[in-house]
Amino acid sequence: MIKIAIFGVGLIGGSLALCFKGKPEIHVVGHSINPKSVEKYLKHGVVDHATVSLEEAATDADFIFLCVPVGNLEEYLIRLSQIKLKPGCIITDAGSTKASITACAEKLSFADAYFIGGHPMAGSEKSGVEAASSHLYENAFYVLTPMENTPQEVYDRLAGLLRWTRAHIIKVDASLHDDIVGAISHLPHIIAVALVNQIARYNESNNLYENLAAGGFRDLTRIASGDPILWRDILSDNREVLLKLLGDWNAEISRFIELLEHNDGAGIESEFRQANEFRSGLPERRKGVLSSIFEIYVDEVPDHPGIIGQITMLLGNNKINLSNIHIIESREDVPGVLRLSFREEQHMDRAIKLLENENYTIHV
Ligand SMILES: NC(=O)C1=CN([C@@H]2O[C@H](COP(=O)(O)OP(=O)(O)OC[C@H]3O[C@@H](n4cnc5c(N)ncnc54)[C@H](O)[C@@H]3O)[C@@H](O)[C@H]2O)C=CC1
Ligand SMILES: O=C(O)C(=O)Cc1ccc(O)cc1
Repeated sequence: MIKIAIFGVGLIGGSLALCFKGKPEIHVVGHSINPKSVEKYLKHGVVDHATVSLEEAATDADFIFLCVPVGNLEEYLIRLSQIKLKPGCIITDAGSTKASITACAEKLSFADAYFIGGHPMAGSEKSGVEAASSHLYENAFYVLTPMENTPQEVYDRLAGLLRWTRAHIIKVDASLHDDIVGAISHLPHIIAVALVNQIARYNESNNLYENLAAGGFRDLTRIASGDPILWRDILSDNREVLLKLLGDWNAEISRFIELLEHNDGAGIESEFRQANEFRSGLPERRKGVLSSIFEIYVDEVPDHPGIIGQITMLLGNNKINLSNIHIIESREDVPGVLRLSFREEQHMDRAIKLLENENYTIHV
């Protein structure tokens, strides 16, 4: 039997647990310091066993996944270095930054155990075990940051186990990881939050901002709803990289200020052309670090009780996962528009076919 211990069974740890649970010869144990969380892990059926005891979870484990906020990773690693682990045990983490935790592990001594940093590059703005899914990592990148002295056999053993996630495992240097992920994930989160807060301030004097900021603005800023503690830890851990990136961001924004000051139409056009060209070259069907949302609009939904139930049941019966549902306008006298959101493009495609068969008019 392979014992996998997961510390912090939230969105990320819970999704890993669901990938492993029920697979041949695998036993999944969840750990939290909070007895209520332990009960919740069991209630949601994501683990085979759960415990508040770190020692009980870690002892005899073949793999230990640390899936707590970045600011708590180091204390767990230190505690694990102080107890007797199973020889050959592999400790890994799921933190969104990799340089500091790898440096910390390099300094500690683990007897016969090993540490390999990890970052599954898929997730969402949601948190908690309630949001966990066994499909979260499918077709996403899963970065591993082994150290120079990590034996190949140890790396292969972890990569082998992670095949259950159906992610693409790639090896990246820890500080290169932080530079790149800082640019493609952490910086966009800062920009989204700053943008939302800027508009919220305007809204204080006129709530028409809020009322008109539907659709595009909402989608562009989805990631501003990420968990504040989680993001406090990520940004503060990667602050050196982010200060450099924000300097570059200031330069980008200053260029736009100049273009507008000089009313430089050709310059603005050129900025849009360049962005368009790079963006069209991005891989389309792979999951990226920022999760995609696929949305359709169902027109002329009559306002009679049960219609939403009928639509969600039709999709549910066909194993189509909805990530969100929103009624845009529904008054007794006017048919409404329903916005359905999906995390998987193929789920959206299948939903369109099914709803069109039922004579609904769909806009993508
Ligand atoms: N949210 C996302 O989309 C992604 C997050 N990550 C990383 O994964 C890790 C976990 O994030 P999520 O699962 O999203 O968060 P979450 O909030 O869903 O889960 C965190 C888990 O850690 C536990 N926890 C919280 N504070 C703790 C503390 N002080 N001591 C011990 N346990 C504590 C919580 O009870 C919960 O089980 C973080 O390090 C994050 O940077 C990595 C990829 C994607
Ligand atoms: O909501 C989204 O799209 C995200 O950005 C999720 C996310 C959060 C943290 C990560 O380290 C990786 C992915």
